[in-house]
Amino acid sequence: MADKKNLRTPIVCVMGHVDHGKTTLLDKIRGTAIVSGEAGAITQHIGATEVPIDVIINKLGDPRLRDRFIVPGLLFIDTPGHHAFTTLRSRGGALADLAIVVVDINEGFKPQTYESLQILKRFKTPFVVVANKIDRIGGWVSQKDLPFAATFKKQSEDVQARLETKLYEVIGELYNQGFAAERYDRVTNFQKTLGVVPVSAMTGEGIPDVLMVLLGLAQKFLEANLHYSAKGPGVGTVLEVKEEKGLGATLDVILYDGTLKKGDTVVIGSLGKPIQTKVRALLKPRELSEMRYESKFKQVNKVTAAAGVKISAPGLEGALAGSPIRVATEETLDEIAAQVKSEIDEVRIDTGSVGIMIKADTLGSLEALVHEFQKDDVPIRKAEVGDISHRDAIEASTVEDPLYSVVIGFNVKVHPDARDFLQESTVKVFTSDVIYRLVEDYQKYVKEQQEQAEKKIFETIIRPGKFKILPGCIFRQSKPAVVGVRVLGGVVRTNADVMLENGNVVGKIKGLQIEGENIPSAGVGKEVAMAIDGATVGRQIKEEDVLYINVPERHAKVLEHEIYDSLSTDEKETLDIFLSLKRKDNPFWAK
Ligand SMILES: Nc1nc2c(ncn2[C@@H]2O[C@H](COP(=O)(O)OP(=O)(O)OP(=O)(O)O)[C@@H](O)[C@H]2O)c(=O)[nH]1
Repeated sequence: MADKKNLRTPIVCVMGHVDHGKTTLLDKIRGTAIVSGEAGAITQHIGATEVPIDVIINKLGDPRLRDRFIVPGLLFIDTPGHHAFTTLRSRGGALADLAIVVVDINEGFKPQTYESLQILKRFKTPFVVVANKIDRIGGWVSQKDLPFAATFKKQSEDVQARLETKLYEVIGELYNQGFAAERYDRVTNFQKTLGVVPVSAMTGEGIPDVLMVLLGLAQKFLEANLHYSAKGPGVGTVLEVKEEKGLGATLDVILYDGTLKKGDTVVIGSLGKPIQTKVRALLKPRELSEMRYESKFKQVNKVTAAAGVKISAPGLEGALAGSPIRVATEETLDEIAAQVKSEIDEVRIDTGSVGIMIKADTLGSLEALVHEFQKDDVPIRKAEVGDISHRDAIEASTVEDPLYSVVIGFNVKVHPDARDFLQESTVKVFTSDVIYRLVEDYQKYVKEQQEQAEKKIFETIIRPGKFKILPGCIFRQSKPAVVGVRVLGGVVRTNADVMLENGNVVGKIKGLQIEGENIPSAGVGKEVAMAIDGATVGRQIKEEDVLYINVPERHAKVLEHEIYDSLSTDEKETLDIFLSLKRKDNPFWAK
């Protein structure tokens, strides 16, 4: 038998899209353990449930498997979702050793399915995909709690084929996401190929298979990570900061290394200086049989990794979900406090320079967001845990560039005074509880902003125009010459230079009037009075002359190459003639 000494229970997180069956799956796994296990076999932790190896082996129904697996069991985090996964972080990585991604086989991939996969890929966490709700496949005859192969065999050929088709849609989607995947019993190398287990979390079909694949993954990938020192000082992650009646602020903690004892001095990450305090009580849930007690918790003197435990201690109010908690001694206290602080600082960003602001509810989600935005080369001015405050709003409003005058909020509230301020300001706020939706929304916003900026450029572009000096309409000879014109094509506008057909630039349009009113521009067909600075009637210009707006070369390039399609027909014609006039002498003009 393999060496089991000091191997801790792997921590498993269940992820997937809303309503695809995460909670049902967890309940089933826990229920399975309770039903099949002897009394007390399953251990309830705070925030997690431990399913011991013997219970799993029983379920698999083959005692010979006992020797194949060396982990002591599996510790399932009770809160499903990638949120718990990202909260449960250890320095620079994920705390969960393994994950289950649940996908409804009938609905296929949804936003949070993609998000779960992205997160797992990033953390390189081994996982299994559960293709759930197979009992909903048309014609399926449920076989309660049977392993997949056994229930599959009992289905008609049609139903089997239907399952395969749906399964291959899931496998195809996984492939699109960069994962080679296969039905788990067809996988020969789990290091290269992802296993997909068809399951009904409702009827329990395929559940034993999920447990077996998890054990297999733990064995293959994690042995090195799972060694711990039972005697060493406890190290864990804060899963949640919770007010409890009579106890004040408490911490739900997942301990992943060492031992934590009542009376231990612990250091916990917070927004300011790390909290240093003494554990007043370690609490575990009461067994069902002990429910007559008033409190739902019972005290224990120590816990050893991996475990979920509630800590009661003074001064926990400012603790951060997702931050580390470490046991310290008098000698190590300063060093450990510095370690914890640097771990928090690694995730937080406060550059003070130009960039967006990110606020998230936990350190883990903040880290994930920062990663996603940095991947897109988006500069970040500030990233920290907490709600969007009035101060944040003011700070963001001082950023001039609209691309960065932005606050991204993940699972956080906007304070009422911040909301009032933001409504009046031009700061753009994005909030969501899906990380990649925030990234997408921001990308969309950037694109819109860029398009608007381009549009502004187009608005300032001098457009082509052609006009004729009307006979009998010379109102003034010079300084400036004032003549009546008809616009033959495009637009004429003030401040544009005008050119004769021979290419000579003769002056600048100083003003345009129609019935005595000043106007900035006039379009095709209009007859207007035009003041031309620099030209004298009878010298450079005369009645019946046809002139063109002298479009600068840079603008002509944009017109011809970038916005030609958006020009009107007469503008196109005018531009074409204008370009041919210019290119008579210089064939490469504006090319
Ligand atoms: N028929 C069938 N229904 C299922 C199965 N698994 C879950 N459901 C149902 O699907 C619905 C959603 O299941 P949940 O377990 O609450 O899903 P979830 O992913 O935990 O959802 P959130 O907690 O909201 O994210 C419930 O009505 C379940 O009863 C299954 O295998 N078969």
